Amino acid sequence: MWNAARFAASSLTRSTRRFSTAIPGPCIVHKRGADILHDPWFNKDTGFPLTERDRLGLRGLLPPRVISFEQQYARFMESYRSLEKNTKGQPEGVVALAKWRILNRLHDRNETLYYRVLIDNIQDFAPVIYTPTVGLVCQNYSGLFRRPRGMYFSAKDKGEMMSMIYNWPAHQVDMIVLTDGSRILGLGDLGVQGIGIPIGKLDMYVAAAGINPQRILPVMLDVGTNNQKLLEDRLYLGLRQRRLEGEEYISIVDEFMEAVHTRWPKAIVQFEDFQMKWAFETLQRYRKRFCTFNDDIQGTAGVALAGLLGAVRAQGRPLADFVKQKIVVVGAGSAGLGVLNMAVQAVARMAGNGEAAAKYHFFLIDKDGLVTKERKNLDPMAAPFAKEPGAIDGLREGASLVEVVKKVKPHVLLGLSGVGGVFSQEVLQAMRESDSAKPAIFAMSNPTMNAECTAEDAFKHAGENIVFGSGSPFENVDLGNGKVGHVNQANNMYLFPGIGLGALLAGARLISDGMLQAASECLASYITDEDIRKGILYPSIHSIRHLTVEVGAAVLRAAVAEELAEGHCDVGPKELMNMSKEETLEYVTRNMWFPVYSPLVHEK
Ligand SMILES: NC(=O)c1ccc[n+]([C@@H]2O[C@H](COP(=O)([O-])OP(=O)(O)OC[C@H]3O[C@@H](n4cnc5c(N)ncnc54)[C@H](O)[C@@H]3O)[C@@H](O)[C@H]2O)c1
Ligand SMILES: O=C(O)C[C@H](O)C(=O)O
Ligand SMILES: [Mg+2]
Repeated sequence: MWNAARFAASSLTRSTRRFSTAIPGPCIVHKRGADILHDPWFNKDTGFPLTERDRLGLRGLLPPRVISFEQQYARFMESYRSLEKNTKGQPEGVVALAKWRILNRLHDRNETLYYRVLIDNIQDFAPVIYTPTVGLVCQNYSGLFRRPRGMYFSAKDKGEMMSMIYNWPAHQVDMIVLTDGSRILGLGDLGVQGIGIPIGKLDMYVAAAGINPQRILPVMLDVGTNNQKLLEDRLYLGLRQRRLEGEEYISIVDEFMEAVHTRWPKAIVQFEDFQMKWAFETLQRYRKRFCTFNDDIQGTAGVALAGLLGAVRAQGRPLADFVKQKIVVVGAGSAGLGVLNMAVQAVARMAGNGEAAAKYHFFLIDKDGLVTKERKNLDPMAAPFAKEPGAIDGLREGASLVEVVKKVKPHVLLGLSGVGGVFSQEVLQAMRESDSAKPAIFAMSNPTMNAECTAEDAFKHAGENIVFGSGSPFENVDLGNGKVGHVNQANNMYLFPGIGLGALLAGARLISDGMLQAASECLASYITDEDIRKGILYPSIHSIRHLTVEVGAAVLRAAVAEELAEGHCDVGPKELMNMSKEETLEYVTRNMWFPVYSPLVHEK
């Protein structure tokens, strides 16, 4: 449960250590002189003290005055704020890309300063380095490309991956985010340009989970693209061929997984933005052999379930009433089905043998309308949620969303369709007749233009008593008379960093359903009743680092309970097992990286 006193203590620690004078531990560097200035892991720009300049052969390579970390920080923020001022009134996309560029330049030059400004200004910067701007960056990647980041494994590298993996300069990698670019947010197949997503996700790992940026690895598996526009674009940087399929495809992913596992057996691999068929297939294939999870299926499910439980509390009902909630899920893809599967597990836990009941209350809609048993070529993953046609309020195969909402009067309408605006005025107005006194509307598709509806339209058409969540950020809505319609960001960023962190510090063999459930429950219980009453279902992004400690500890303890924890560095499984809850939280916090300039020590 959320502990306000601990939060106060941890934010105090954070502010006192903001520019603390305590001397951090040394950092070994194997280079000297200009090579250090050109390495963003070690570079301090004008911040190198004179003694260090002498030791590392930097004297004369920098202007003489030493500028402190605080001054560098202030100078960057000043430039950022003046860019904001100077671009006021320009088109949204232009401003967003200008902001991304200034942050990206700092990322390329000085990672310590970059991650410090990111952590301290996460509310302002997350929408720039992550969703929604990251979508625009991926769409324009070939034009924006200046320097490579991460690794690229292509279909042409078949047979070479085992040696290629050793080209990565870091000795140790803890966290890998991998995509094949086939379903980037709601933007479709962006081929190699999808690399922006692993980069953005790993930035959140550093900012929220304190994963050391020298131990992260964004990876693009380029197996071609079916995006005709990209195939014809002469500046496109990926393989100009159609996507590999079947055996050819899976053998590339197998080879990559083997290579990673050989070099870094304890690295965690997060699958991100794979098209549905491969998302499910790879999850089944690897989840028992490697420490891996699929964020779109499993991370999203945990965040959505926490929101669904919050929606029950917001109605003033006991949590056990979750089993009676009528939920319409729009989108039968990896995310929508992931949510339904986890919701069914939750109902089964709450109501004993509640699985059948849950399926009765859950309605699944895809691009062809309501999914029923009459559906031709019914996807086996969707089959458990297909309705008997006509059995419920006479609803037929392919019934439209508005028809379903009017007849079912759901407590919750949840969109993971990738289609902007499918929650039309008529659909939202139909939610006014919901059987819930406080209906919940989740427009979870990304980026902003793909959201099923805007926050403003949701409150305008569905009424002021709704609770609202969206995958991409929206401003709170002014409802007049001093009332505010609260907007929750229902995004998997609230869970994946803690899932990765907990699994890493446990040294987990694999990531089990129990660990994912612990993560979701931790997020759900983080919010106080007082906040829930105001329609707040998720914490503010300001507290994401604090939340992630809690989620990480919950995941770690679940791994220990299931005997999946093999230990991390010099902390063995027995020690993990003997840690109290408080000690686990302390252990997690202690192992989180925080950006400060460490004294650099040269070693040949
Ligand atoms: N907020 C989050 O944390 C989060 C997490 C994961 C995915 N998402 C978003 O969810 C969306 C879908 O992701 P996915 O991986 O499930 O994609 P997917 O391609 O696997 O599935 C999309 C589904 O939407 C259905 N669909 C398409 N048009 C529709 C329409 N007009 N009406 C109803 N259904 C329609 C398709 O039939 C398909 O079942 C994306 O926009 C993604 O950005 C958000
Ligand atoms: O990337 C995000 O913002 C969430 C999610 O993983 C998505 O694919 O939309
Ligand atoms: Mg994703």
